[in-house]
Amino acid sequence: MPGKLIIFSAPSGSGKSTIINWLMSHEELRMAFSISCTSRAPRGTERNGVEYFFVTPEEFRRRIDNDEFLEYEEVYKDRYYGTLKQQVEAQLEKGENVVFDVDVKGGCNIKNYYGDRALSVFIQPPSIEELRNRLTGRGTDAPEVIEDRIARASFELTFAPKFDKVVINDDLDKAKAEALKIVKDFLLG
Ligand SMILES: Nc1nc2c(ncn2[C@@H]2O[C@H](COP(=O)(O)OP(=O)(O)O)[C@@H](O)[C@H]2O)c(=O)[nH]1
Ligand SMILES: Nc1ncnc2c1ncn2[C@@H]1O[C@H](COP(=O)(O)OP(=O)(O)O)[C@@H](O)[C@H]1O
Repeated sequence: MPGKLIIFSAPSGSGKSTIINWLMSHEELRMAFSISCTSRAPRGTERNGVEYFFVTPEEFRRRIDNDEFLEYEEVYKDRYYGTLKQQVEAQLEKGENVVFDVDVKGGCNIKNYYGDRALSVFIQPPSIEELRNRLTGRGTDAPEVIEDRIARASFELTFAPKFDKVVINDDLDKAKAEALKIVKDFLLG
């Protein structure tokens, strides 16, 4: 049976990657991560083909012209992110449930495209101030990059009502448990 799609979106620093990585450790749910393509530079321990396919902006634009993306966004200025059609279709055909970490617009586009086969989940931070604390605490981004992300957060928060489910990530353990229940209900019925 072909797999389903689980989409996570949230302002940067909300704890989306932390929650996704934990959910994916539940092997019985047969979840596979949708590896996006991006023109941003790798950070920390990130490796090409694991967190993202890292390409130059020129290569990214060539792929746009080649119609390789299911969706893509210039999330921050000159930093493109996109979902590769071929990648997702191959995973779904294998019967894997594909998990997406995408921005709010990409999340809505994928949900609209796949309809009931997809579940969209918005991870909401307790406040903008807490986002700043988390991004600073994560220690992976320069101060100006953090400011770009904070500047976009208020816009992203307005998208929460468009999602199937909203999980508030204040207490991490509670948020993980809530996300797991939502995903299990969707996948196992
Ligand atoms: N539309 C879209 N957004 C993406 C894609 N991949 C990643 N993003 C989003 O781009 C934003 C920045 O991601 P990233 O640079 O990894 O930063 P992080 O969210 O702080 O870990 C996040 O909102 C991601 O969810 C994609 O394929 N399509
Ligand atoms: N509920 C929480 N309380 C405190 N810190 C958190 C919580 N959830 C995540 N974090 C921390 O916040 C930082 C940002 O989380 P991350 O998962 O990288 O966010 P995102 O993928 O949404 O950008 C990380 O250092 C993470 O350990």
